[in-house]
Amino acid sequence: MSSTLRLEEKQQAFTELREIKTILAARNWFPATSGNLSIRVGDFAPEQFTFAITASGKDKSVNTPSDFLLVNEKGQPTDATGLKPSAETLIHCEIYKATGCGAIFHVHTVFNNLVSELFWERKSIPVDGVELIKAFNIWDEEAQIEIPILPNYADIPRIAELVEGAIVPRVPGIMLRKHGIYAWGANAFEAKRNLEAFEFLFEYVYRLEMLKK
Ligand SMILES: CSC[C@@H](O)[C@@H](O)C(=O)COP(=O)(O)O
Ligand SMILES: [Zn+2]
Repeated sequence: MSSTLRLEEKQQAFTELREIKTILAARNWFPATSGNLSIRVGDFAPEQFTFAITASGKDKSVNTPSDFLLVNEKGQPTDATGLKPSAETLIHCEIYKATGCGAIFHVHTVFNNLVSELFWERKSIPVDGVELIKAFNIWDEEAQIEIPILPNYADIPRIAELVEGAIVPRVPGIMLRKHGIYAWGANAFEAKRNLEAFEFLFEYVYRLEMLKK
């Protein structure tokens, strides 16, 4: 990749990340500095790729000149900006490697935390016949999906090594128990759409479970 192309792509990725961050922050999907966002930049091979990601520990409802940086497939910064990538960068690395997707968005919400605990013993969240499953490009009549839940270890590499084995065909997301959802897509538009679909489904599933009680 030429350096000019990379600069343009980097700026485009940072601009897109800023727009998504602003929209999701307005929904209060980044409470207390939580959450992280990334968009892949340039060519992709599972053993070599680059992505733009949010810097760690930032108030994601505020825009500053140092909100994003580029990292490689190992999660190491590619430029000497001094910025620290998200503490959860390795999870993004593993999702890119396993799926070849173009963008990954992670948020903590009350509903995603509630359903992750409600269905922890099952290790997945079942969703049955809800129209919004079509947002994932699953068009089956009365489609049934299971959204996988992984344990939330403090040691991020320990979570990262479980990612590939947990990914389910057609379901573009992984939940971490009592932590939050990672949603991805071929690009930022699809990752945002998938994230919104997950959050709708989590609230639906939670409320339905409560109605059954
Ligand atoms: C402050 S609680 C959230 C963090 O522990 C983490 O889960 C998170 O999502 C944000 O971490 P970050 O390093 O800013 O990307
Ligand atoms: Zn998190």
